[in-house]
Amino acid sequence: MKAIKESLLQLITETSTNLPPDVREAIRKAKEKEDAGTRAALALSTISDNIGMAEENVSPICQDTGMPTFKVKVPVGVNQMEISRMIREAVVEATQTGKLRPNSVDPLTGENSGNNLGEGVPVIHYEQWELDEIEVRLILKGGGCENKNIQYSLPCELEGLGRAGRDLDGIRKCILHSVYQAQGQGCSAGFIGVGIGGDRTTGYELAKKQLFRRADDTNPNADLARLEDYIMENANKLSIGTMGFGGNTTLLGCKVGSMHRIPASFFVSVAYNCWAFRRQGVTIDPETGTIKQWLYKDEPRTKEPVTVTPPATADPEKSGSREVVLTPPISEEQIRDLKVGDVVILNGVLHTGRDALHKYLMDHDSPVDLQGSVLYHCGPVMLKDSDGNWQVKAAGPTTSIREEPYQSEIIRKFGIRAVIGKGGMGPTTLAGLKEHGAVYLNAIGGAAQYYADCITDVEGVDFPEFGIPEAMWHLRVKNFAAIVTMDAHGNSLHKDVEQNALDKLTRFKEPVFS
Ligand SMILES: O=C(O)C[C@H](O)C(=O)O
Ligand code: SF4
Repeated sequence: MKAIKESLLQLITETSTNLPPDVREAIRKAKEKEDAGTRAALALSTISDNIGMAEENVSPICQDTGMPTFKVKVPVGVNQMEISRMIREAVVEATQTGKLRPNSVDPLTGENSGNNLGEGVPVIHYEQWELDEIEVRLILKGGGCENKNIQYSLPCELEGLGRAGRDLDGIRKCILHSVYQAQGQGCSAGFIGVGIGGDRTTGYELAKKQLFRRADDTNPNADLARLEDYIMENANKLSIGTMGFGGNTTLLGCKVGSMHRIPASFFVSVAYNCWAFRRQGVTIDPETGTIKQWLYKDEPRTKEPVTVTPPATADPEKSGSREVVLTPPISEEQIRDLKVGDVVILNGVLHTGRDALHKYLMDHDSPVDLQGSVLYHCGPVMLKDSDGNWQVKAAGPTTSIREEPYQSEIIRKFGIRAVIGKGGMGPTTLAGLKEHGAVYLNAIGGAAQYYADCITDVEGVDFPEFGIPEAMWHLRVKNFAAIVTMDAHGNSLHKDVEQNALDKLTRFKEPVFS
């Protein structure tokens, strides 16, 4: 078993940096369905470029490498404690080499362990089987999409859909609702795993287990196969689209499983996974520890050439966009000139800030002057090189809505002119943008290589004690493109897309599976 750690390290690296072929195929098909020049098409091009860059750079597809979750099957007699030790060592090494972001945080002290180890982290599940090989599957599911998981207890009342009863039609309504409530915040277009039955814990486990099915398989249960097909066809009619920009593809895959329940409980649990659907698996020889086979790889394929799409290719006719180049400090006049749909190209310094920083800034000063500045909701993957200089390994946006309780006040207090993030923000921020003269810019969630490539210098860092993702990084960028989705005139693309999706959701109120 000497080689097992090396095999596990390969598994982690491959999972974080190279999307499996079934996922790539689903994204390719989605791209085909969007009209060239629309915002959704532009987002999908950026996503495709990013997938190619991650593979080429052997760097994380998305900066959030999630909660590492291993599912291990072992022959009788194999030492599971030894495998767990090897997994933990491989996780630490993958963190040191920047394949994983340090993501393990003590919920009480807020301290980041720095090496992805912690109480209950990584997650490792074991099962025994009678084959003479070890199977290890790994999923790296990020926080933004994890936050969009949802569990329904039937019967219930659903916004737009009315009563969902304890039957297949009630289940249908819950699944449609789960896609609606996720909007673009889990980096749509997404994949969902659905667990019907069980209890609250096993229901979610079953939902997550569905994510290990290949995106192109067929459910062996005819009723569930029919349900999966129905959801794939109809959830896409909600027009939420890639990143919640509107568009033809909202869902890339739907896999449903069922298990027995107890008479009083009827749960439908939905695990939402972003387009950066990172799961991989291997079988390992228990004698040597070497990899025998990869589970989600097809025949060797030629790498797709990486041709980075210039942000300016959005067709102004179709997307209604202008392209505006801005260099901070930005004036109020420049901001008030921007409209939803404009593409902003930023040059100069951005400051990152997310949950810990927003909370801190509410009642402290900022270590740097933020007048006219751009705040980037981002928790990057950073590594120090041999000269002690910070290198950016991945740097896409994080879900902005978490900062809704703070954002407007922080914009006012510090004179921030633009906030970059993803998924949009709520009514308090929208009012704050109007009142204080600021905009919200949506970057493409998960496109961490694409944005890392725009960063020319790390100018410094404040609050390293918050941990790498939560620290305030000062990053110099060149040609950093993001779309205005909330402007200083009270307009919000997110509000419009959500309202439109709700109107469409109501069309699915009538029973289909009776
Ligand atoms: O933590 C992050 O970097 C991003 C997170 O996965 C998110 O989607 O908000
Ligand atoms: S930022 Fe988006 S792509 Fe990355 S883990 Fe979060 S939800 Fe997934």
